[in-house]
Amino acid sequence: MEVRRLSVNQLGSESVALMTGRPFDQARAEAAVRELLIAVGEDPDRPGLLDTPARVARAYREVFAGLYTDPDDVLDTTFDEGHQELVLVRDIPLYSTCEHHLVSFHGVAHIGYIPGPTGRLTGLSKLARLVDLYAKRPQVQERLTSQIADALMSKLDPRGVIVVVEAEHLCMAMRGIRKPGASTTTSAVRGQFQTSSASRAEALDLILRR
Ligand SMILES: Nc1nc2c(ncn2[C@@H]2O[C@H](COP(=O)(O)OP(=O)(O)OP(=O)(O)O)[C@@H](O)[C@H]2O)c(=O)[nH]1
Ligand SMILES: [Zn+2]
Repeated sequence: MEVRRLSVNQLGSESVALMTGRPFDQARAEAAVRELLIAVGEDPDRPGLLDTPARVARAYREVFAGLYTDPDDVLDTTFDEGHQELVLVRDIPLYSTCEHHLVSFHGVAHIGYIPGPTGRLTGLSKLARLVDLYAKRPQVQERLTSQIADALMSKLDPRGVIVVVEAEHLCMAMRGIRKPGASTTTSAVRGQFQTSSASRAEALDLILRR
């Protein structure tokens, strides 16, 4: 079995955001949170809130860590196993952030792919890492779903990819329309899952089986 490992990506202090080339700015984030507390009518100097700007800034860094991670680095481990049939990982938990309200949406992702002619596989954990990478960005659920599918298509060159995301949006539950429990399902199908209704039905049956 051939294992290719090109590089290991860790979010380090030198990391810069892929889209802007800027590192995380802790001081700026702290100042912004302090301003927000003032704007909503709070006193940021009361004891309970004194450490909050620093804490929230650190939490934002963690929640948006995917802005600093290259998907190519996540999918750098591949195996030429010759496996030609469906590989499916179900119920990968995800926490993401709705880019409209900056509150959480959370749920599960299911990822299936049919390897290409060489049977190139990636590690199962890499599928979950890929979900994390794209989830830890300001997102909309549809884009999150497509980005996972497109990254797998371009890196593994498989016959097909199917990604299904089921999530609850807190922006719909705790505010606005206030419909807790409403669940949103999005899918992205590529390659054989797009062209063959039998392949798609088989995968969806396995994905949605409870
Ligand atoms: N398609 C899609 N819509 C989303 C997602 N996350 C949040 N939204 C929606 O984004 C929309 C933003 O609508 P706006 O009218 O600009 O914002 P708003 O006044 O806060 O809207 P309400 O949430 O309806 O109160 C809302 O309908 C949200 O439900 C997502 O992942 N995908
Ligand atoms: Zn929202």
